[in-house]
Amino acid sequence: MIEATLCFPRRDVDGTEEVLLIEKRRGLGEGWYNGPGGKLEAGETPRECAVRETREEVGLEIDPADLEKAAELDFRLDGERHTLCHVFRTRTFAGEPRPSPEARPEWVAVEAVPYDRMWEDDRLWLPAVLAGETVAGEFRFVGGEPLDEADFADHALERGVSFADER
Ligand SMILES: CNc1ncnc2c1ncn2[C@@H]1O[C@H](COP(=O)(O)OP(=O)(O)OP(=O)(O)O)[C@@H](O)[C@H]1O
Repeated sequence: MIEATLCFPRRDVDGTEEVLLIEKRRGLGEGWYNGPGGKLEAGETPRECAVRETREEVGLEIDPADLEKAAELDFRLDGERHTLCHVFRTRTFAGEPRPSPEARPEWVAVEAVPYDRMWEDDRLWLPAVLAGETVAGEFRFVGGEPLDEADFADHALERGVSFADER
């Protein structure tokens, strides 16, 4: 099983709530919008991974203590656990987003998140994450590798969870 992260930096511009998304330029989910993120490296905690991936992909510096855990997403492919994704959000970061070979960053209004250009499951959990809730979800895909070409089958979502045992 793969362990991965997503990070959603937030800001308020003259009363408009925005979230930093990336257009993924290569690898899993290429061409789709998502948050900065990626796979855990050996010895890394999810929080450390989210900080590193956000720095590598869009150049923002985040103090790990400023990340708020928002979701745990259990992605299953053909009945097997495929990816466990830890989702964080923060309003505290340093720097300006810049593009990298992996990602093109874009601030978008929370009201205008392009769900039709994202993973099919994102519309089920990201609105709650952007509304400040905590969620745990299980999402089942069928049709074999790669995951981003499999079909989304069904899901279960729990809101108001706590992540007290976080590493
Ligand atoms: C199934 N539904 C899904 N919905 C939303 N997000 C999903 C996802 N499944 C994976 N993700 C995220 O996608 C990124 C993969 O990125 P990443 O590990 O960089 O993949 P990639 O193949 O490019 O790997 P390398 O760059 O070689 O490490 C990573 O943030 C991961 O949390």
